[in-house]
Amino acid sequence: MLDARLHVVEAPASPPATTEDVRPSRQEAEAAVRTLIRWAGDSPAREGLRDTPARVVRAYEEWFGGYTLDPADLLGRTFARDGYDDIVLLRDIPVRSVCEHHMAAIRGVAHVAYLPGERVVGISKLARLVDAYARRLQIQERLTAEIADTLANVLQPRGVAVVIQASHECMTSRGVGTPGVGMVTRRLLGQFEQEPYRRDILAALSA
Ligand SMILES: Nc1nc2c(ncn2[C@@H]2O[C@H](COP(=O)(O)OP(=O)(O)OP(=O)(O)O)[C@@H](O)[C@H]2O)c(=O)[nH]1
Ligand SMILES: [Zn+2]
Repeated sequence: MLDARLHVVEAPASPPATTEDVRPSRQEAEAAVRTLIRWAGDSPAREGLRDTPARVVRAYEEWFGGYTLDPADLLGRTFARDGYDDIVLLRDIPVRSVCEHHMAAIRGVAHVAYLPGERVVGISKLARLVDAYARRLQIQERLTAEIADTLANVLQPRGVAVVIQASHECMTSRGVGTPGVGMVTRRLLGQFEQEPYRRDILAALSA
């Protein structure tokens, strides 16, 4: 089991604090898109753009669908590990997120590993966990930490490792303008912080 000090409990999504934060209606969201189209210099009345606000709002429902999910719930169904007691690693899970500073795309991959305690989880749930946190406004550091902490808290494994490699469109297509630059973040918990598993997991992750 992980050391109790590692059990950082993170609230998945903050509830609205003031009326300012109450979710706007679909009509209000579409009006905001029309405003942005005008700000960009085009006309929302133009034929090709007439349905765009509704499309954008539907797309936002997909891109930000993580706010309607409880990531811990995704790990609810577990299985006996049946004598297996070594690393479980799911590599190259697609990361499609949105940076909270510019609302620009973050694209990359996550590698998620754990060292089973009593139970194992269906491997698709690791990809679902990544997606549930990715489909929110994020910075890569918090995305990495939230995935690792939730896996540690809910599954109670002996160790957790999460590595994310991603590129940020706010750096590649604007601002400093540096295509090809990747950001790497990682969180190692429990026995992955110590030898011999630290060496093993770092080797597995870089393979
Ligand atoms: N640490 C971290 N920074 C990020 C992430 N995504 C974007 N950023 C950075 O967030 C910073 C925001 O900086 P600001 O100076 O407030 O914004 P800006 O004027 O648009 O900055 P530039 O991008 O440098 O043009 C930028 O340096 C981005 O590169 C992330 O996931 N983690
Ligand atoms: Zn950004």
